[in-house]
Amino acid sequence: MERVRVRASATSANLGAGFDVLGLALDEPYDVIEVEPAERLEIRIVGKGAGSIPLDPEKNTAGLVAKAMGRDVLITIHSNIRPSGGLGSSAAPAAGTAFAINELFSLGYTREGLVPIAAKGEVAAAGVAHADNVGPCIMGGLTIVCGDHAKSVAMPDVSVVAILPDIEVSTKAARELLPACVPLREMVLNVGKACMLVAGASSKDPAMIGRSLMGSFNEKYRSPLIKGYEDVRAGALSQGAYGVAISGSGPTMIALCPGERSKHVEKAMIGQFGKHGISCESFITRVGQGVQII
Ligand SMILES: Nc1ncnc2c1ncn2[C@@H]1O[C@H](COP(=O)(O)OP(=O)(O)O)[C@@H](O)[C@H]1O
Ligand SMILES: N[C@@H](CCOP(=O)(O)O)C(=O)O
Repeated sequence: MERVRVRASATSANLGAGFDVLGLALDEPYDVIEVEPAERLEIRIVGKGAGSIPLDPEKNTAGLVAKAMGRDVLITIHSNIRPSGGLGSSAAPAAGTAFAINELFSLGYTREGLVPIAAKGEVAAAGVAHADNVGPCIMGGLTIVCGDHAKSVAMPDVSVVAILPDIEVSTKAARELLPACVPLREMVLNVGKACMLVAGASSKDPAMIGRSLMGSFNEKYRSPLIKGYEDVRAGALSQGAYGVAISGSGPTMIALCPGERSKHVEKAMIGQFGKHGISCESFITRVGQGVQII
């Protein structure tokens, strides 16, 4: 095999209470990652991140993955996910590269086995190897990561409305905001919400999923970074959203809703950010199925 091309999609990590544990694969947007054997490890980037994303393999999430797998390859990243947006822009190249190298050299890893390898790439972006973006990016659906284990749960048919306000929030900075310890009662609440979210997915109950997205540890400490957060959330719920959360470390907000309400929810969320003087990009997508060869 001369070259492998894969599509590696955006992801929405944490899903409220599932900090560093839960993540949702999105269908779009996605990066295209091309990997081919080379004399030395080299990275090329075209698209949204070109010029801002480091090409030094030691500072690039895809480069760290190739080094962890011990392979000299040329990696071309066609970048379509807004960097520092809360949509796993750093994770998609890491996940795609792990999957492509596994295919190119017939290494025999399972999708689950690739997750901890891909997570090593996130050290370049967040300073820690968190797997709640690379996990869903590789596995698809709603993914639960714990240690080196990753399991995917199918989601009911919901629309995902993503609103990207014109605010910059880096994962590294957003992680530094979080306290090292939380009170026992707060931990119990978040574990309960995370469990109910997974229960909602497995019982195909989108309302239960939606309720579990809100009132989390992640929301409490990070929503102050997103001007108008409460109003935007209220706007989405008033138009029929099941629930709203900060996507990853933010500033993107996601709303899960019935397909027929997605345009109404999108318009309400954008309108509320507008009332706070903030412009936004937005898109509507569905739950993704994980990295695919194209
Ligand atoms: N291959 C990569 N793709 C995207 N970002 C990368 C990559 N390698 C390193 N980075 C760095 O990671 C940061 C984006 O990661 P992060 O803050 O986690 O954003 P996101 O919320 O989109 O995941 C950027 O500062 C970028 O320079
Ligand atoms: N659990 C991480 C998830 C970061 O997601 P990203 O899409 O913002 O990179 C965190 O919240 O720090």
